[in-house]
Amino acid sequence: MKTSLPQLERTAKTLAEKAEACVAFMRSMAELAAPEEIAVAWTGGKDSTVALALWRECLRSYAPGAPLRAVNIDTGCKFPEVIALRDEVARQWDVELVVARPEVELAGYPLAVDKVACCRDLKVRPLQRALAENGVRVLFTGIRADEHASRQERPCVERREHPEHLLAHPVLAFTEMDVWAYIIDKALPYCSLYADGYRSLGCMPCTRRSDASEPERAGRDQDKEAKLEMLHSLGYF
Ligand SMILES: Nc1ncnc2c1ncn2[C@@H]1O[C@H](COP(=O)(O)OS(=O)(=O)O)[C@@H](OP(=O)(O)O)[C@H]1O
Repeated sequence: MKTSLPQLERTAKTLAEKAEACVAFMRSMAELAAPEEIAVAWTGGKDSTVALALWRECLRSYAPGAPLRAVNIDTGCKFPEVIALRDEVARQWDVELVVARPEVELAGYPLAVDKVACCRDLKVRPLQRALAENGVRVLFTGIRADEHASRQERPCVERREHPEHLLAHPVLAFTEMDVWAYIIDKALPYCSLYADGYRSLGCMPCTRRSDASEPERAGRDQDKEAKLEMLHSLGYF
């Protein structure tokens, strides 16, 4: 891979400019790997669905016919509504979907007791295995700078190991409102749970409803929220 990495234009102000900057960034990232080596880390949540839609648009213009690849870590405790949305969109958009599952036996597993150990077993290890087995060299995420303090200074692209790959965040500069505006404008599908009081979706044991007076991620387990930086250093998003 080249040594200098592409940058995301961060001066864009309007939503149209931000979307344009995303596509230009993804297009530059795509010069670093073959289209089959590029995937979106896709939960079926709002942010990564926008990233997937933008990558789809990008592929259509620069590599028509190339597979639209996504990696989903199915921890076994995701909301059924999210899984249903994922499978429906994957079918409609012809997504080449890799579903990574934990190796640990969930029956009897101490779910969400030690947040770091749980995320490591259910998410980090399956992610690393899926990337290695599927030859993913560039992974786009739905990470946004404004969703968590630990993500505010996140670079738009990071060199990661185990296996070696580039983790890139095309919607980093989108706000929560930008994401919804983009979804509505482009008539993108979204999970019904957002209309049922959830603003940020994770695994069921670590997610609750939250209302508009709270921060976006108030419904995520706050013990885990405090450990996001540590999880990132362990190889998570
Ligand atoms: N299970 C799974 N499978 C595939 N990709 C995943 C997964 N978990 C996180 N991600 C990627 O990281 C983005 C941010 O997710 P989160 O903020 O929920 O991460 S975290 O679990 O709280 O650390 C997330 O985007 P959104 O879920 O749309 O926000 C994905 O790009």
